[in-house]
Amino acid sequence: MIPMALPFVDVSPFLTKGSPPSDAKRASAKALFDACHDVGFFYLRGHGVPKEQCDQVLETVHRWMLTTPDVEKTAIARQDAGVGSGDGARGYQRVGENVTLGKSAIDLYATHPESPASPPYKPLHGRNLWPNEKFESVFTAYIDKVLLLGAALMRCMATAFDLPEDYFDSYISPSFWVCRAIGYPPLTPAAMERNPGGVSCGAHSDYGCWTFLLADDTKGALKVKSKDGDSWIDADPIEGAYVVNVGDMLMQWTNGLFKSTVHQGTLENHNLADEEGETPACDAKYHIAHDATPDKRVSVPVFFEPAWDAEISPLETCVQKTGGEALYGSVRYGEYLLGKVSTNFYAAPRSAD
Ligand SMILES: O=C(O)CCC(=O)C(=O)O
Ligand SMILES: [Fe+2]
Repeated sequence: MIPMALPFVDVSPFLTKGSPPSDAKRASAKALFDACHDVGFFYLRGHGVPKEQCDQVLETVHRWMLTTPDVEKTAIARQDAGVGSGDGARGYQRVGENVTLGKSAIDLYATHPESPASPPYKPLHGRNLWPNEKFESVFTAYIDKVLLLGAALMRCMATAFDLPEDYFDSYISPSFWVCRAIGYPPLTPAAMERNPGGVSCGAHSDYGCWTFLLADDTKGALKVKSKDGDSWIDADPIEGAYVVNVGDMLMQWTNGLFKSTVHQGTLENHNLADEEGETPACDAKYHIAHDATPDKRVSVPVFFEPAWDAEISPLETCVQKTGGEALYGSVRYGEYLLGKVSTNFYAAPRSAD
């Protein structure tokens, strides 16, 4: 079968809040609907985030992953909620520590509206564990830009459903975003042996709304399952575009009209055809590192999500378009996220070595 390519969506007509309706907006909204309905993944163009800023983010992660001594990494390690500054989610995880096995990452989250000024913290109620001030300022400025972009995409989505452009404002203000600074080490035969479970859990869907993926220019690292389930589509990076995908929460919100699509990291000599079948029960963020280059690959997904307190139930217009029956109940986003995060980690951190 000829491999398909991901579609494109140009969000530029929606970047300026309050701008009047236009043919360009309608065209973008239609492209978004088709991409989310048919594939669940697309290249997002016209996003307005400067290339220099994206490069700086990737370079910051790359340098930190490669050059930081272990002791400094351990100083910002994720800890269970109530232990030290831990909230069970934020912080650095080494290769092998969480169910993702094949990567190391710093996990960052929006500040919970009821986060206390100091520990102990309840799950997800803590403060981000930043490696240093420079890292914090680079990431904070970048995430702020992606949040504006996420809001623009929600306006585009509202238009796609003939809703007022500001329809989603109260649901996403403020977004309880997640950001992950990922370093994929080369997958050596020794690493394969250490993490045999990794291969079978490679495929996953994201649990939230929109994922904005920024990645370095490594090719062949991310594959997206096609709608018929028979083939995998390359999601290689394209300069000037984000790879964006629909998560499970957005699929619920649209009563299944938008598809949350399975994707995975690829592995040399790993036959993707063997992966056919059920999506693994764990929908944690799992990736297998590729060993195409001796260097690490870095990627930085920002997960744009509803507000912690937002009540999400299938949109009435989507219910009407899908046979009149709501396929999902109502969930409070924060509760939903707590359930997801609690399954993302082993009870106690495991050593990678
Ligand atoms: O690093 C990548 O290419 C994809 C990241 C991803 O799928 C995730 O973190 O959910
Ligand atoms: Fe993902």
